[in-house]
Amino acid sequence: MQTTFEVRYAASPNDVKSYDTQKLRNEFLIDSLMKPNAIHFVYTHYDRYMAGSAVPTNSPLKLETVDVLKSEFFLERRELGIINVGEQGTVSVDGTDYVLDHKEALYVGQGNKDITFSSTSADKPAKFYLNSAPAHKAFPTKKIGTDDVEVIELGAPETANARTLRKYIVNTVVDVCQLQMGMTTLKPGSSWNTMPAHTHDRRMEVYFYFEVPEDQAVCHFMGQPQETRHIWMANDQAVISPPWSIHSGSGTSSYTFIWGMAGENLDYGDMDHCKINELR
Ligand SMILES: O=C[C@H](O)[C@@H](O)CC(=O)C(=O)O
Ligand SMILES: [Zn+2]
Repeated sequence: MQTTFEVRYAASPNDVKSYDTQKLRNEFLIDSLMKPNAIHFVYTHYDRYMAGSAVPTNSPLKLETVDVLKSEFFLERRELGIINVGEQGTVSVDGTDYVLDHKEALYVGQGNKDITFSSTSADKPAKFYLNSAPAHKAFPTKKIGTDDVEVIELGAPETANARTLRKYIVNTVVDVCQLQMGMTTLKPGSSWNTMPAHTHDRRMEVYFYFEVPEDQAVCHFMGQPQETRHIWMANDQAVISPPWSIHSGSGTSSYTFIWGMAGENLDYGDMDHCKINELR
């Protein structure tokens, strides 16, 4: 079973103004994740960030290098963040096994060669969401359990944006080169994530929406703050946010998403907030 990938080039905000629905989706929506018995990545030209998934069923899946990296092994010049959104599974890193339960994470440092993914039960597979960024230094591999994360409560029911944000892979929890990952869960009755919206021209970002009920959807907003567009999204889909774009969504029900980003700095709080009444 080969590790597969697709490439997304970067787009200019002036160009994106003229995109219709299908073109917006082709450039920014990722609807190819969480296929059983496969490892698949989208290689973006935004900070060369990769978003992918590994869903092992009957047999383990091996992370192979892909042609676009021109490297001997996947993590030769990269670091990897993994969050399990499925049932229990194991990630083996150069002979050491890390068991990841639902919503547990693993940071894998640059230089590790032999990475395999397996599920404890083929009928109830693990679903590993993967983000990877170029790395210049080898930091130790570290598991981040649900008790290790930094938790912050944001928003309020009155503004329909009450949510719990969990920081998994940030430099106060684990040593990293440039990767940052975490998870935000909407409280029942609240629908807006990341509102007030923000941009951070220093960093790109990818959102992966899950726990979206089958007959519901999330309307994700992107674009420059005064020139926004929307993309309707389903469960287990991701969306690329260019550095010049807001990234904020409203669901027709509550939902959860994983955010992941890389770029210029490791300051989670580096965001330029937008005034809600000035969005266009
Ligand atoms: O740069 C930070 C990211 O956009 C997210 O962490 C924001 C988020 O999850 C939220 O406000 O709900
Ligand atoms: Zn952001």
